[in-house]
Amino acid sequence: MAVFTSVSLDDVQAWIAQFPLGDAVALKGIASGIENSNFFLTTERDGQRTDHVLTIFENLGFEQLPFYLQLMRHLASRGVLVPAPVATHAGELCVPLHGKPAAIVSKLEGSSQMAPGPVHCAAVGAMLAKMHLAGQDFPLHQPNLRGIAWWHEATPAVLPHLSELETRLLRSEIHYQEAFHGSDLHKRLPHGPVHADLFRNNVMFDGERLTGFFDFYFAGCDTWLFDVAVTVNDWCVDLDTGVLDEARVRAMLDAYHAVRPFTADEQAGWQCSLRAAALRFWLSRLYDLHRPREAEILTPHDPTHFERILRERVAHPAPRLFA
Ligand SMILES: Nc1ncnc2c1ncn2[C@@H]1O[C@H](COP(=O)(O)OP(=O)(O)O)[C@@H](O)[C@H]1O
Ligand SMILES: N[C@@H](CCOP(=O)(O)O)C(=O)O
Repeated sequence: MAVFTSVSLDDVQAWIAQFPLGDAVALKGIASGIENSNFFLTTERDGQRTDHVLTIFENLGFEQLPFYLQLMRHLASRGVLVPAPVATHAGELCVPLHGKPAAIVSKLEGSSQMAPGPVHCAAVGAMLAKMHLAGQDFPLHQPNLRGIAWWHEATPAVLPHLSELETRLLRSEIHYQEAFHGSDLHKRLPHGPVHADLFRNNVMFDGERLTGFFDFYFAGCDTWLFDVAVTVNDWCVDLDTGVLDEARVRAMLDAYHAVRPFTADEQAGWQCSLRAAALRFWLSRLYDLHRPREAEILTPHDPTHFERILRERVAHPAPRLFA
């Protein structure tokens, strides 16, 4: 990644005065992530140092940010482990920095578990179900901005770069997903605010203790099942083959089901949702690869990983959601 916008400690000194955080004493760019510019920010007030994360939003506008930041605040207030946004003295969660929207959120303890076992998957599944339930009374609405409407926009942009085999897969999957998204079954699936990008690198663990979900900047309203599918497709796969690991899948789905039982409709839409979740990231990775943006450091994610996962989900029946 990526620090797309350079910021110095000097820049932050004056800016931080609008937050009830005291002085900025350290600032360090974070060299991972692909959407925003992120920094670890340490502040000091009354001799006490506190760590935060400062995010400058590169692609999201002021009008979109209340959804994400208020959602994090809503979830945090209901005991879901997510970073809490810090409000300014004026009560704003998002204010300009170098002309772009910026926010400060609490820093989660721990680090990402990039080689998860069933115990980690169970913790993620249970917290995901808790998050879906806690989001039910969230009053703001925003569609999933990387949902089917975006797939229709992105497809013509990437098609000229694809081989014949890839083109055939992309066209046929879009066609299949149009039918699924237009079906009565899809309308009956429980929905609400979803994270929509709950990959291994967006969850913190301290050993086996989950300390939080973060990076809510792809969140939107979609089916809860889509969120589960995104999560399973990342946490429960063999990274070389895209094949699902039965022990991790079972641990995640059983833990989720124990908190928020899946419905029969969700069972019926499960394989379609796993395919949708694979398509979503294949397409966005193709889009990012072929239409790169400027950044100080930028390593695009490999699209072929999700092409492989999509082919796997098309070829093999999905594991049962529940017994
Ligand atoms: N609230 C947080 N607490 C701790 N670390 C964080 C937090 N938010 C972001 N980070 C760190 O910053 C990195 C990049 O953040 P991320 O949100 O994934 O970036 P992007 O939005 O650009 O994809 C993460 O991998 C993590 O190490
Ligand atoms: N998880 C997505 C890309 C989004 O990047 P993130 O660092 O914000 O999670 C992918 O792997 O394609």
